[in-house]
Amino acid sequence: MITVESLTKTYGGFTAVDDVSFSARAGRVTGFLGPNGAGKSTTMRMMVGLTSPTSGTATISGRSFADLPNPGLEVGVLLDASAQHAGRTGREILGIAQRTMGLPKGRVEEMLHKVSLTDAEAERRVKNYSLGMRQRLGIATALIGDPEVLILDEPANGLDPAGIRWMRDLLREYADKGGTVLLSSHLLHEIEVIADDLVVIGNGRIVAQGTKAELLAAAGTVVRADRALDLAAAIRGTGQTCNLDPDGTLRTEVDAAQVGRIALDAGVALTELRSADGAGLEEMFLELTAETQRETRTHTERTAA
Ligand SMILES: Nc1ncnc2c1ncn2[C@@H]1O[C@H](COP(=O)(O)OP(=O)(O)OP(=O)(O)O)[C@@H](O)[C@H]1O
Repeated sequence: MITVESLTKTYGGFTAVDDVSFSARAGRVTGFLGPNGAGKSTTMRMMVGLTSPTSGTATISGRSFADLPNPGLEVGVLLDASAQHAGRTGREILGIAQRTMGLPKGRVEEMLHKVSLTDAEAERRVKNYSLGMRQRLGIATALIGDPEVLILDEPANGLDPAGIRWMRDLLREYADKGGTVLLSSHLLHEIEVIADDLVVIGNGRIVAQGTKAELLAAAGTVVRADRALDLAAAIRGTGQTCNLDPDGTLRTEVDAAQVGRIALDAGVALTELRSADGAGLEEMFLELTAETQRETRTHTERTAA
C-alpha cells in the first residue's frame, strides 16, 4: 500500500506537484496518468526519497521510504531505465543489487530468466542495451528483493508490443498475488488495459481518481437526435447537465437508458445513443487535461491558477 498525502513540490515560484493525495492499494494495479510535465515523475521521486517534498508525506506500507531499513525488500523502484551504470553488464548490475540487499546469489539468474534476458545479453554492457532491454533489466532490479510494492515510471517505454504484453502479464500476476503496483504513463491506452485504479494528474494537480470502472461510468453518454436542442432542454429539465457540441452531439452524465426515456417523453427521435466509454478513457483524459495541456500557459499563470 502506498499513501500520498498533500504532497507538494515547488521549484522557485513554480508548483510542479500541488497538494497531491491518493493511495495505491494492495492487490491492484494503479495507473498514474498524465500528460508530459504533469508531475508524475516528481511525485514518484518524492515517494522514494529522491526529491524532498516542499510539504506533505508519502508512505510505503505505513513507513516513509527513509525509514525502511532495507528498502529494496519492501519496494521495487524503476524510475529511469537509462540511469543504470552504462559500463557494467546486466548481470553485474543485478549482482550488486543482490549483494546490497543480502539476497541469495541464485536470485540474479532467476531474475534474468524472469525478464527474458539471455545469457549473452546478461554479459553485454548496459551501454549497448536497447531501451527495451534496459527496461527489462530495470524491472529485474526492482523485483529482485521480492518487494510488496512496485513503483514504476513509464516502464513500457521502449518495449515492443510483445514486450508490453509481457510486462502487463507480469504486473497483473504480481498484483493478483497481493502486490501493490503504481505505474505511470502519459499513454492512455497502455494504462487502460492494465490498471484497476486510476489517478489522473494534470498541471501538478489530481484531476480525477477512482476505479477504472467508475471513471468509465463517469464518462457518461453520447447522444445525437433530430431535435438536439429540445432534447438538451428536456435533459436539463430533469436537473441533469448536458453539453451540446457545435456538431450537434450531446454529452451528458445521464446514463443511456435514462436518456432514452427522456427522449421518448419529449417526443424526440434519437439517431445515436451510446455510452461514452466506447471511446475508452481517451475522451475523459483529453477533457480532463485539456486545460492543463495548453502550451501557452505560463508558469506564473499556472501557479496563480
Ligand atoms: N529539478 C527541477 N527544477 C525545476 N523544475 C522541475 C524540476 N523537476 C521537474 N520540474 C518541472 O516540474 C514539472 C513536472 O515534471 P515531471 O517530470 O514530474 O512531469 P511528468 O509528469 O513526469 O512528465 P513526463 O511524462 O514528460 O515524464 C515540469 O514542468 C518540469 O519541468
